[in-house]
Amino acid sequence: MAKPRSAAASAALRDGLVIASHGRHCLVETPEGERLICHPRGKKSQAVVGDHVKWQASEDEGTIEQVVERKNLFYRQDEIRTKSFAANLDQVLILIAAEPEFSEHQLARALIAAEAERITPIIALNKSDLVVPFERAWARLAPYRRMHQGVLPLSLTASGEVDRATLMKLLAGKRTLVLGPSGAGKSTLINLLVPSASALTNEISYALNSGKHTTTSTTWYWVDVERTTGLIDSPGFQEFGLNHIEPMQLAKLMPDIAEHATDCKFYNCTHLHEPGCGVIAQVDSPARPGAINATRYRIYGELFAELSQSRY
Ligand SMILES: Nc1nc2c(ncn2[C@@H]2O[C@H](COP(=O)(O)OP(=O)(O)OP(=O)(O)O)[C@@H](O)[C@H]2O)c(=O)[nH]1
Ligand SMILES: [Zn+2]
Repeated sequence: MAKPRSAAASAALRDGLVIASHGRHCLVETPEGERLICHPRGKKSQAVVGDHVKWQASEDEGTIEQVVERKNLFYRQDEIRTKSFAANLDQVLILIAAEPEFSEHQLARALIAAEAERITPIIALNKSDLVVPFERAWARLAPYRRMHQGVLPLSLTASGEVDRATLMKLLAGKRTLVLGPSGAGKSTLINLLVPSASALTNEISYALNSGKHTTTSTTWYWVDVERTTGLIDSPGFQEFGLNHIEPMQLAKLMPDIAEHATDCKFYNCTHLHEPGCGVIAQVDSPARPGAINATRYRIYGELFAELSQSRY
């Protein structure tokens, strides 16, 4: 006999993990590893990949009743909209390559966004087999090699097995979002770590789009059968809007600038023109060597101007 609806409703709140989303609906995985499509109950239960949710069965699909409080939410924001990448992350792996040439601006922006949400960034430079362009890129990354955990050199197609072992050590037991510009080798990396990835992506996009094959924006993969290591593939490294960040917050979010931002005469120093500024004193130039790379300082100034402008 069917249970009365209200009793069934209160009894049936179950745990789930959002592993893909499309529009307003998402694919939720149960602790047992089953997957089903869920729809949000209302605006408040709108979930993103990586969210833990409480859901309830309804026919063959489900309804998300609640999004469990997030540890963090990695997102970008421009004048027009906010776009969430994923929630509850441990790390962001930013994959760039010797070729095509990467944009240092985009890299700096992604690092700032990660820092703002207290997510550990890992920078990897792929295609070390392309010797000359790799050397050039490696040199450009000098200030980044001194920050965070440094820069990890990779050659995903030439030394895949070695790289897989190195990456596995960094990723094991963690939830890592992979970001990178087009052509850097993001698909190569995902396929190396999750051999079934493309089949899975097809399956997921098919399920979420009621039979139509379209690209799903963000997708979660388990690297291991025990489901302890999560890898999240997301597009959108280009156009990394930081409108959610206050200009006065910026220095704190750039470790090489932050290190000297406490040595300023004025407590509200913008580090752009003030006398007695500890940051300006450290900017490297041919005339006067310093600890802060000149390009990094220029990026700081440009971002400060951009974020100040979008506010007024
Ligand atoms: N030489 C060299 N080529 C590589 C390496 N890793 C990937 N590639 C090549 O770089 C190209 C781009 O790799 P993908 O994995 O498709 O890059 P992606 O970042 O997913 O690019 P999109 O699909 O455009 O987003 C492919 O032709 C790969 O074979 C590497 O270590 N060395
Ligand atoms: Zn200052």
